Amino acid sequence: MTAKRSANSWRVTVLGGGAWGTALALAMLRAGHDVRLYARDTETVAAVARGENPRYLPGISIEPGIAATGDIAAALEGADCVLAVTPAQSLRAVLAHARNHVPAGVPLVLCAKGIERDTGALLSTIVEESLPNNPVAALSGPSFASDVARGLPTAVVVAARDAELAAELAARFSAKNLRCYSSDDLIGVEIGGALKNVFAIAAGAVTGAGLGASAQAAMVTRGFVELRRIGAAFGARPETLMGLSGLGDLLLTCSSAQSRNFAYGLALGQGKPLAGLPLAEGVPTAGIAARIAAERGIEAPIISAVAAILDGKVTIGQAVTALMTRPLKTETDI
Ligand SMILES: NC(=O)C1=CN([C@@H]2O[C@H](COP(=O)(O)OP(=O)(O)OC[C@H]3O[C@@H](n4cnc5c(N)ncnc54)[C@H](O)[C@@H]3O)[C@@H](O)[C@H]2O)C=CC1
Ligand SMILES: O=C(CO)COP(=O)(O)O
Repeated sequence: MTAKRSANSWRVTVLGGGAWGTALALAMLRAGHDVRLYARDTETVAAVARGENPRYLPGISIEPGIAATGDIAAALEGADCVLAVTPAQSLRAVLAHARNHVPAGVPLVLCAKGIERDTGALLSTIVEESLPNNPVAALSGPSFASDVARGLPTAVVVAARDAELAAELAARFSAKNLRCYSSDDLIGVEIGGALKNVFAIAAGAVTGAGLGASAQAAMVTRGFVELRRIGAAFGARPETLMGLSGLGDLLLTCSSAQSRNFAYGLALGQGKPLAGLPLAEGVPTAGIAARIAAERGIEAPIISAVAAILDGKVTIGQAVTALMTRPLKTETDI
């Protein structure tokens, strides 16, 4: 399945050897690029070299051709483009580690989905603070790592403030079964990807608590209103939020237990233990998104409810009662 390298081939460095980093490394290989994968743990480096990543992508074989390394300088040497694919809350630390090795001027593409818990910073702000000489882009949309790694058909959006850069990245990343749209609404694409995780937790909790399919649809619809309100406050364009990184990813992760955020909510709703569950980016994002909404006077009752439930301040039952007894309003008030 690996595409032949051409004169258009880039050296692409992927930072992060988890599920999404490994899947994107495969996608970049299939798009014809020379791929280096930086993973901090030697176990992952050795596993990728063997053609697998059993911890993060069990049962999926990794085609040969990805150069995995734990050496950040070697990973970044000569890179034409860098994909940042560690969890959102680790981004600042990863960029601090990488900063002196990232070639000036090459695009840094954010592939994580979240908002920094301690500061409320969007991830693009962290890149701009950490790597002021590198243009920032974001890749987002409905795309489970295992689907992309298996080469199943997937569509995502690649955004940068510079429309030409976004279009170039989308063209270079696209391959037979990875269709990349481009956008110049960087903030819109980031907000959609970050907030959908909070609603995926809520959707899992609704299912886990047995509240029914009607409640599920109501929650996703009204959640999307909150996503659009917060997006508007950050300057996101409404049509971006209607696209792959907003509505598209909301649909995917609110309807499938393959989503780790949904699975986290499911366990929450079923009263099962949460410790040891895989990464659920919506957990830190819920708290900070609720704080941002409160500080900016944005109505976001579902996000606030998820944050309060995760903090143990209310039960799911209490949160549902509070949501159902809010003052009535016209639906078009967004
Ligand atoms: N898994 C998926 O289907 C998708 C994930 N994403 C996003 O990609 C981001 C990463 O997710 P996954 O790869 O799935 O998570 P994961 O839990 O599978 O892997 C995370 C990786 O980051 C590494 N890491 C964490 N902190 C680090 C640090 N300080 N320095 C170096 N490496 C560090 C871990 O060792 C691990 O290899 C998240 O923001 C997630 O929302 C986006 C789309 C799809
Ligand atoms: O963002 C994703 C798919 O687009 C992955 O979702 P989870 O992190 O909830 O698994």
